[in-house]
Amino acid sequence: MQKPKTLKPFNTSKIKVLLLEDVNPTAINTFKEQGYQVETCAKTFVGQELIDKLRDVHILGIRSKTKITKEILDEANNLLAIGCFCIATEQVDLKAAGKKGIAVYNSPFKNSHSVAELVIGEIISLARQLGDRNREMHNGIWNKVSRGCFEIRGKILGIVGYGHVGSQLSVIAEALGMRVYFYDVLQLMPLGSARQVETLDELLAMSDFITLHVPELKDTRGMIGAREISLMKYGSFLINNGRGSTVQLPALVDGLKSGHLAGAALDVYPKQPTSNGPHFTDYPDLLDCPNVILTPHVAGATEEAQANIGLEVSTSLIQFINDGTSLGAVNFPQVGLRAIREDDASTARVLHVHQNIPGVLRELNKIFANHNVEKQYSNSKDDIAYVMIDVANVSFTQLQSLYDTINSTEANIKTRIVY
Ligand SMILES: NC(=O)c1ccc[n+]([C@@H]2O[C@H](COP(=O)([O-])OP(=O)(O)OC[C@H]3O[C@@H](n4cnc5c(N)ncnc54)[C@H](O)[C@@H]3O)[C@@H](O)[C@H]2O)c1
Ligand SMILES: O=C(O)[C@H](O)COP(=O)(O)O
Repeated sequence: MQKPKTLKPFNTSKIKVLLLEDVNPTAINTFKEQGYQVETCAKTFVGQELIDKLRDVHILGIRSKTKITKEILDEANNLLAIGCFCIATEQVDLKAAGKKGIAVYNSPFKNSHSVAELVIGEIISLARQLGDRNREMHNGIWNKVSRGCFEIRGKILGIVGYGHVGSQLSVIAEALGMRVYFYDVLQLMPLGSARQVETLDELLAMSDFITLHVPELKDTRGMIGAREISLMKYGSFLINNGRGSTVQLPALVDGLKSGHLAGAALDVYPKQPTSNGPHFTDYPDLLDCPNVILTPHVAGATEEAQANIGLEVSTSLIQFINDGTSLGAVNFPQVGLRAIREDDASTARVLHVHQNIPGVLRELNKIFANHNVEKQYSNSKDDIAYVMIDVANVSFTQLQSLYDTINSTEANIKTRIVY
């Protein structure tokens, strides 16, 4: 069987990758194996500093902290793709990226199991007041109590958002003897003996533990406030490992201080520091609430999750850069063509992102009229369209002419050639 040809970029020098926020070494190694030049940094950047960092960069790798706005993208003229080495993509202006021909990738579920395991740890820790006992012991205080401490067996776990994390958690919680109910805006198949309820209010009123696994959306911002907390069972617990904006923290503090809630575990906050260090100073009221476990956005931060995410996202980015394949990109028309074979030495692939307006393919077909187009695939998403064209028996000079002509078309957003 013929092997696929390793394609090289026609109009791009060495591919430069910038990885922020401590992206896992699996990604660094995968990029280096391709001969890409990789720069890494554990922290993130904002504003002008980020713009300066991005000047020559072709691939940017971030996690959930780095905000990529339209203003940043407008200055990043060499950027071809962004990898979110996490689930979240809301930190990137996806529409603005698409309009500049920049494909954005993420890892939709490689850290879901890590989050689910942490929630189980938190449920048991809250039920047994482990955070408080641990803090007391570190302060030399022996406080042996059983009042207010419970087994989780037979208790009701209410999951808000039954997606990748929520459904995974459902299975593990049932195996530990919990009874699982969930609320989701979609009608979803319950796993095991879990049951879906019709309203959030119903779930809040029946559950011993409420755990939040919804993304940041207009409808989920501030979703849990004073009203919702008052609907929760007296002595129940609230857990949030989703997004910080979902819970109104002053209302949570009131619920905890009044004793209505028996405890809470939070991994995410409305405002989060951009680097490690003594920066968690925005929520002093939370610190002296009883039975509260606070973690610094680490629910998905395990060796396994980060290694798998590193591999998955870097592989998608490399496919996009080397072959043009956009399958899996979250903001881009999905396009993929079978590989050019090793013996098709003089075949090149034209990758053309353009405005989604009438007449573009007609114009392109005119440009390619005297060439042997082997295969062609076009797709569109909202305002942008992406066409991949394999052209056979094409010389270097002809490639230059094709590149210049396509680049000067009115609808052109970004054109690359690999050969
Ligand atoms: N703390 C962490 O480290 C960490 C790690 C992973 C994921 N997360 C966050 O957890 C959240 C969930 O992740 P996931 O992978 O399960 O996402 P997902 O997209 O697979 O599932 C989310 C679910 O929420 C549902 N939903 C959306 N709006 C809703 C609403 N208003 N009410 C009820 N349900 C609603 C969706 O229908 C979907 O089923 C995401 O925001 C993600 O970013 C945090
Ligand atoms: O979106 C995610 O996957 C989680 O919030 C984890 O984000 P992080 O990789 O920035 O910790």
